[in-house]
Amino acid sequence: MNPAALTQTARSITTTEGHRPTIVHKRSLDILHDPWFNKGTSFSITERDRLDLRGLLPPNVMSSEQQIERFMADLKRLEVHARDGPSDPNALAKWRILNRLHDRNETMYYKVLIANIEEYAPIVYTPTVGLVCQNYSGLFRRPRGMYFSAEDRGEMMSMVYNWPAEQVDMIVVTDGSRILGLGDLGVQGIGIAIGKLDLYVAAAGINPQRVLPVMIDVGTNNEKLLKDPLYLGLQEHRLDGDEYVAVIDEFMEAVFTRWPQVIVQFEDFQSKWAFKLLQRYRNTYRMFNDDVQGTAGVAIAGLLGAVRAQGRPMIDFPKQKIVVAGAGSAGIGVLNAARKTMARMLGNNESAFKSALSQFWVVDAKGLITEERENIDPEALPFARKIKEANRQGLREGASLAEVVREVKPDVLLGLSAVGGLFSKEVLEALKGSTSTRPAIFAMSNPTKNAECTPEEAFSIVGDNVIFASGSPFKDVDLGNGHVGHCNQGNNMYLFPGIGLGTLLSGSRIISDGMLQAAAECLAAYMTEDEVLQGIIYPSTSRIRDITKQVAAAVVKEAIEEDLAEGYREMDARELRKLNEEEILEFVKNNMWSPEYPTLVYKKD
Ligand SMILES: NC(=O)c1ccc[n+]([C@@H]2O[C@H](COP(=O)([O-])OP(=O)(O)OC[C@H]3O[C@@H](n4cnc5c(N)ncnc54)[C@H](O)[C@@H]3O)[C@@H](O)[C@H]2O)c1
Ligand SMILES: O=C(O)C[C@H](O)C(=O)O
Ligand SMILES: [Mg+2]
Repeated sequence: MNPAALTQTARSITTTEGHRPTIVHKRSLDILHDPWFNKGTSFSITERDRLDLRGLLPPNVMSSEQQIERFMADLKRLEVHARDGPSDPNALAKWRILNRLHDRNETMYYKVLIANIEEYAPIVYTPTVGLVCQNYSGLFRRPRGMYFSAEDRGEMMSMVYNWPAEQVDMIVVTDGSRILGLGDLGVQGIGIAIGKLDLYVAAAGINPQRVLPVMIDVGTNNEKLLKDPLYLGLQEHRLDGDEYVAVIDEFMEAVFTRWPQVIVQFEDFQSKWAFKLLQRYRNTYRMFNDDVQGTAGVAIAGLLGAVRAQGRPMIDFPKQKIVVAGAGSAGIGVLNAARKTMARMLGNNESAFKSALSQFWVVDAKGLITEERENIDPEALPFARKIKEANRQGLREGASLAEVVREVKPDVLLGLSAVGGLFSKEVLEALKGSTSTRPAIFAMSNPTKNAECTPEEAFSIVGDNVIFASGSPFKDVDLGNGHVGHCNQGNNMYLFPGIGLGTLLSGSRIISDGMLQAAAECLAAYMTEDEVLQGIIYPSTSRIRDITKQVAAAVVKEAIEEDLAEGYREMDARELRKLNEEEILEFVKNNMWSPEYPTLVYKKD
């Protein structure tokens, strides 16, 4: 590298949006009502003069620490007053308080969230966000994000300019058709897009001025909502077929026309459309489907962790027998990724890819999927068991989950079924026959009440030695004698923020399989040998900002290696290629937004 290039690199990788004043074009109440710039009681006296704020605020100027203290006292009061510990109404009340803060002061909101992510991720994200979506009509105060509806056909290209931000880095879009395991929540699904973007800001340091939650309201098939006088969305049945695709096409064209650099994350689309839309757009647009691809990566990292937890090398993964309950967007995403990972370990050829199939048994609402299944979903077809093979194992088309577990004696039982309690006593008893020294249970469905089993059930029925992971957080279990049953949170939150940030900073035009694989491998490698042997296969959420940084760096590195990286701002493709691993990490770190108040200066438009 020549010296000039070195200086350029150094300058680029240390660029932050930090300490220069921010020019604002408004004053007075307008600024207090603007969450991007509002500092509430933290406006200094000179700023109050400059911005015509005198008299509009109590006279005492507070430091941001004092503000947070006051806010936290309010938030904690709820807990002190609650008789029975955290309960649903309590969680909703916390969400309300946090949401009000989000509305009036974004900087402070994200400061609170980042500093207390372990405590408040379960409020702004799963499980409470599910409750929020279910109750959205009642909770709605101020709008957040954009709504495109079936009524807006032909208008989206101009509507997109109604959004005030010149630059948008990250969009999370849903059509509300399968929100967590709660089904079709129609327009109320906007809550999930908002929750995911909260993590983009808190974990990945995406600038909150450049995120956009989007709801595409094409109607709902939820009969209760169709009749509810308070429902905020279109009270028509969902569009389907070509009409539906035309709406999504128009939306994609509109947002990529206005913001060609944006990344679009598809979230909680029913399986029927999740795969089709992913195939339709993934080679043209910078997009991915979190439920299919993000979940797959997180599951792979956990599955590899479970192999290591048995004291075996990762390369033994292709020997694992895996029973998957649920063959929707998430289940199939995991199966495809696990199959590919096994095939790679077995020699990465056609026969390895074929033989890997023998490690999976897939059970859906109709039981074990075999080649005898009528009208089989094409996505599930490769995983249908040969009937002769199934019979030889004492199984048949439609065999129950308990039967399958009893006969197969799997190493891993993984649930993405959205059916709470599916891993019943009978199923867990059957898993006691597992040939593994340390069976793993992934109860990945969300929110909490949809988890296939609780950790208490897993540890008490199958044994103290099991590996347990769930999609929504549970508390560790006291196993007595000073032993702890560790509850891992196996949630795509560990990957999607890093996939988005890495894609943004690499400037890649698409999100390749290799970039997703690199993200998963990075997460898998994050856990130490000691941790996995203790049954800790995913990190705690308190480390999410660090993990996300590492995942993003792995994604950038892979994009460079695949020659997809086109650069970001002053870090062009050539400069990017010159960075070593450490410098990539530094580049990522320096481009992560942190919630600090900038000094504001008024300038007329
Ligand atoms: N932990 C995570 O990161 C994560 C990520 C994505 C999705 N999820 C959760 O996974 C769940 C499923 O999501 P999806 O998009 O795949 O949904 P989906 O509706 O597309 O699929 C559900 C699948 O479960 C099957 N199923 C239903 N009842 C069953 C039963 N009794 N036994 C076995 N299988 C049964 C269905 O036939 C279907 O194949 C949701 O609860 C979602 O919240 C979790
Ligand atoms: O939203 C989550 O918590 C994970 C996942 O995307 C889901 O749909 O359940
Ligand atoms: Mg989801």
